Amino acid sequence: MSNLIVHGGTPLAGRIIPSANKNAVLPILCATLLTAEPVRLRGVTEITDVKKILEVFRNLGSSVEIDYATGVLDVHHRATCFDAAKDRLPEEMRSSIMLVPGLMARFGAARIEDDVTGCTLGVREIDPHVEVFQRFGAAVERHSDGLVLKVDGQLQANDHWTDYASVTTTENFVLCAALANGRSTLMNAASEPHVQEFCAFLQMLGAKIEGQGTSKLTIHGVERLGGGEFTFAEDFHEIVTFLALGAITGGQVEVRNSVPEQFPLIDRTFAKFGVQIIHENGWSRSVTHGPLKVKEPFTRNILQKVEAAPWPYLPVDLLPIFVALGVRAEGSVMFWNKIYDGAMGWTSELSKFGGHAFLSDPHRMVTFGGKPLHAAEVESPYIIRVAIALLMVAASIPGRSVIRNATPIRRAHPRFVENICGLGARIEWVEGD
Ligand SMILES: CC(=O)N[C@H]1[C@@H](OP(=O)(O)OP(=O)(O)OC[C@H]2O[C@@H](n3ccc(=O)[nH]c3=O)[C@H](O)[C@@H]2O)O[C@H](CO)[C@@H](O)[C@@H]1O
Ligand SMILES: C=C(OP(=O)(O)O)C(=O)O
Repeated sequence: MSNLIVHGGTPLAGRIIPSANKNAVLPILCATLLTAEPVRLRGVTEITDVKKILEVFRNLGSSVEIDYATGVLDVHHRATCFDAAKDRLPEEMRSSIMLVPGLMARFGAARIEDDVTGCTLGVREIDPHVEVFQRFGAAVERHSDGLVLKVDGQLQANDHWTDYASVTTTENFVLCAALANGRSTLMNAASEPHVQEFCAFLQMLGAKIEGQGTSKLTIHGVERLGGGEFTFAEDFHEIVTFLALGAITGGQVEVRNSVPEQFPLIDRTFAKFGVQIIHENGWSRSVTHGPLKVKEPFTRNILQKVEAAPWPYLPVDLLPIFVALGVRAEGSVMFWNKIYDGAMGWTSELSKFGGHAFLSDPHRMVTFGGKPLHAAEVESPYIIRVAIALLMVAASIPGRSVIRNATPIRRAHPRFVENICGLGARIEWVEGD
């Protein structure tokens, strides 16, 4: 287990170039399995989830050349082989499930390992995925260590309407449809920026996709996909995180941001905590005017609230970042996680800092911010942005704090601690148990 030692209380200041979004990089890596032509990706991040997928590719015989210093990856699935009885896919990461379509399309067989839940955010169903694979013609067998999927011949185009707008289920549908034998449509499709980026990559390979960014996707299957080059966009999770770190420490952080059009709701959410976000000339910065203070609603007798749900709502993975601001800002805020039923149970860790947060039910938490806080030793659940939120609170408090089990940060954010130290923070990794 890796822990973080944080010597907090220093206002962070400086400029940051964000890296690529893990949730764009991983499905795109999985999508490369659909083509036997060479693919070059620029901006690939050195994170543990990427390393796990590349390891699978190497084990299957694909050619993989990665230079993390430049972020250039050359991948070529030419001599790739897969045996569902012998080969295993990565666990403890959700994206493992997006290797299925490429394997089914090429080898007629794939696996879903027992643990593809990723962060421990609550129930993370696999049924919507299995249903998609079945609609494309897969037969599903339960084995003692996971599911084995088999298809006979080409994937069967179909029309589908999912229960809810799921990011990875949408991506799996598109991956299957890209090489299916006709036109497929998906209603209730997810439209997150990373889903759109993923569709743009597949189009670059020659996939015929219409409607990206909306709730209806139409995909015309093609016989084969080609190769090509693709450069990843900046990760909105990183942009928000560094802006929030500037705000919570009372500093001045500027983050490169070429997609400010994705930010209006995010900016309004920051404003609820008294933080102004300014986008100018390709950069964004957070501005605070004295201590953080929650903006009072005009409606009588309600709490200020932040609601997270599938895009275009506030992205759910950003919720912990705003909870950290809620613990710091004077006033009360209700946080409503409309997606996960197990993502908010870390109020006890906030209370170790002296913070006051109350779990109202599995989906809602109320923060009573502005209380005096003190340095503490806390433990993160296996949730990337909760580890970061605890680090944010610690960075805002003078003294030495410890974030135990901060390892999940390495799943998504390359050089994260180095980047914050570059802004003046005193933080270091230590190995512990
Ligand atoms: C690798 C990847 O891209 N992971 C992201 C992806 O996971 P992932 O694609 O697994 O998330 P889903 O969108 O499928 O949602 C996860 C779970 O939330 C529940 N659910 C979701 C939506 C809804 O309207 N109703 C509902 O009940 C379901 O139990 C579902 O299993 O999207 C999540 C939601 O943005 C993010 O937190 C994850 O970081
Ligand atoms: C929850 C996340 O990832 P995963 O779905 O892989 O657990 C995340 O990126 O915040």
